[in-house]
Amino acid sequence: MNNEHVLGVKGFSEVNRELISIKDVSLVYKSKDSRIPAIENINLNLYHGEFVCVMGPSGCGKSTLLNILAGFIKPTRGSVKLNQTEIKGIDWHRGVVFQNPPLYEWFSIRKNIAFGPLVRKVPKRTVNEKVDIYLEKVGLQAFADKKVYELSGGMKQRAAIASALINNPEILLMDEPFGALDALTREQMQQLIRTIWWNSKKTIFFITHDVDEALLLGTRVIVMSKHPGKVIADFQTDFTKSIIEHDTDGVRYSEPFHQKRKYILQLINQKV
Ligand SMILES: Nc1ncnc2c1ncn2[C@@H]1O[C@H](COP(=O)(O)OP(=O)(O)OP(=O)(O)O)[C@@H](O)[C@H]1O
Repeated sequence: MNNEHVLGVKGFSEVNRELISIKDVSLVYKSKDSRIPAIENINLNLYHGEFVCVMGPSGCGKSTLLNILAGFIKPTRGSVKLNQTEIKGIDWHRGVVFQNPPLYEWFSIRKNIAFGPLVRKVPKRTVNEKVDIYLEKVGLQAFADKKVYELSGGMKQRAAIASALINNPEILLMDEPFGALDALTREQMQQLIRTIWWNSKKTIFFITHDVDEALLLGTRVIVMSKHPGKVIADFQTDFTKSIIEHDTDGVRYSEPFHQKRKYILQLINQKV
């Protein structure tokens, strides 16, 4: 594995504080007549405040790894811990955002965002205050009372991000969240998630098929091999911080960006 550095995010007060530890994790999907090894021997530590982008060829096991972190499925072998405690199932410590947000179409955005905390019996007044805060964070104040079916794809994704963040999760797990959006909306959503990440210092685990997206957002990029997925590269990158600091994404036209882009594509296409 090409492992340039796995040291957490510089410039954060919580540098190198481990959040998630993935140790010797493999998963085999088993049925009566088949056995599909999806991921093999994954070892990773994820640190507080990192924006981790995960790439790899289709079917290499990216979603499988995310589903294990979410607690939707259990690994066949190995252990996954959050703050040193084994992940045993779904809970509010991990917020998940999918490509197709699982929102209640006939509820208003406000009701959708409030749903999780209300189920957890957070007092109604606190929930209402929080919903307003998160509506503002994702730029949906003016649409709070619209029904989900009245929204565009980008707006739905904004609502899904707010629904995940309102539970104050330790980590946001995002599975190709912007994959179905048009190019312009996608760019706006990238800006939004970068700003949210920067302001909240949340840890984000983000699957994407788009090399530019990985480099423009991530502080760390992990590349997986073709099925069964193993980690074949893991490196830090600071283009996203440069974009925040200079308030322009001009860095995407730089030589270092071009080089990293080429390198990742070669890895995914198995030419390195
Ligand atoms: N529930 C399941 N039962 C059986 N096999 C599965 C199941 N889910 C995924 N697989 C298989 O496991 C492998 C990894 O799938 P996974 O969806 O994790 O890959 P991925 O990298 O996220 O793919 P993509 O980039 O196309 O979304 C694939 O071969 C897939 O067919």
